[in-house]
Amino acid sequence: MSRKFVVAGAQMGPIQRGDSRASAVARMCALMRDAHARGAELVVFPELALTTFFPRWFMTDRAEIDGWFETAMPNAEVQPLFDLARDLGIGFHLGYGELTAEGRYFNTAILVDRTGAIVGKYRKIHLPGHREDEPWRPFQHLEKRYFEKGDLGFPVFDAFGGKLGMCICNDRRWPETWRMLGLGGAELVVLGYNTPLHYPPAPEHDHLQYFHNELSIQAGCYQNGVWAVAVAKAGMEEGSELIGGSVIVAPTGEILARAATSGDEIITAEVDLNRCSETRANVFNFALHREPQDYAAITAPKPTG
Ligand SMILES: C[C@@H](NC(N)=O)C(=O)O
Repeated sequence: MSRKFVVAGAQMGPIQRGDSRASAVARMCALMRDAHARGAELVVFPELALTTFFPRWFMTDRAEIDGWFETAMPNAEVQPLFDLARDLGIGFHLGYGELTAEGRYFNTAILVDRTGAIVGKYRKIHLPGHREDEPWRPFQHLEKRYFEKGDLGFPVFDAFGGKLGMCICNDRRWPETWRMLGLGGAELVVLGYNTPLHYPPAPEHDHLQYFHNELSIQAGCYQNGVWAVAVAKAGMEEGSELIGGSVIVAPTGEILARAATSGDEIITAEVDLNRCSETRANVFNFALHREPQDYAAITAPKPTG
C-alpha cells in the first residue's frame, strides 16, 4: 500500500516584540494556503510560532511573562488557523508557550489532523540556555527560566497514515531524542526551531550554525530511518539574527528541500513513509543489531549538584 503524501515546511520570518498573535496567525494562514496549493497535506510551523522568541529577555514580572503563553489551544487568536486547516483539509504542527491550568509552563508543540482535531502534544525536554540574567550576553537565552522540562516523554502518534513524532529545536541536536522516537516507531518527525546565529558562550562556532543544524537532522534521520520536516523562525528578530535553512530530510539522510530565504517561505517534498524500511530493515534494524545491554551509561541517572 502506497503511503505517499506531500508535506510542507512553513518557515517564518521574524516576529517582533510588538507584533500581535493575530498578525502571526494571518501570516501562517497565507503560508497554509500556499502549502495547500502545492498539494501538501501537512504543514509544519516553527517553535514558539505565535510570538517573538521571548526567552531572549530577562523578565521578573509574572504578568509580563504570562503574556507570552497560551492558556488554551486553540484560543480565539489561533482559531482562524484551525478553521482554515479544517476547510482546506490540511493538517499542521505548531509550537507555542503553554501555561497550564495548574500554573505550569512548557515549550509545547501540537499535531493537528486534517479535521482540525489536536491528535498529539509534545513538551520540549532539552531546554538550552540558562536561568538567571547574564548581562554580558548581547541577548539572553532563558529557556531554563521560563519553561519546565517536558513531562510527556517522546510520544509517537498514529496520524497521516503513519507514525509521527515531534521534537523542538534543541532536542534535534541530541541523538537520544531521535533514538527514542525511532524506538517508538516514528516514521516522520516534525520540529520547529529558533536558533540564534550568534552563540555567545562559543562565538567561534557561529559560522557552523547551519552546518550543525543539518548535521543533527540528517544524522537523526539516517540513524533511525525516519523522515523529518525541520522548520525555522528566521531572520533578524529584535536585533538577534535567527538562522533559516528549513529542510525536509529523507530516511537516507538526504536533504530533499531547503529554504532559500530568511523569511516566510514554503518548502515541500513528497514523503513516502514506506521508505523508512530501507534503513530500518537493514543497517539500522533495531531488533537485529542494537545492543542495549552495552548502553547502560546512556540511561544512568544524571549526577546532581
Ligand atoms: C539555541 C537553541 N535554541 C532553541 N530554541 O532551543 C538551539 O538551537 O539549540
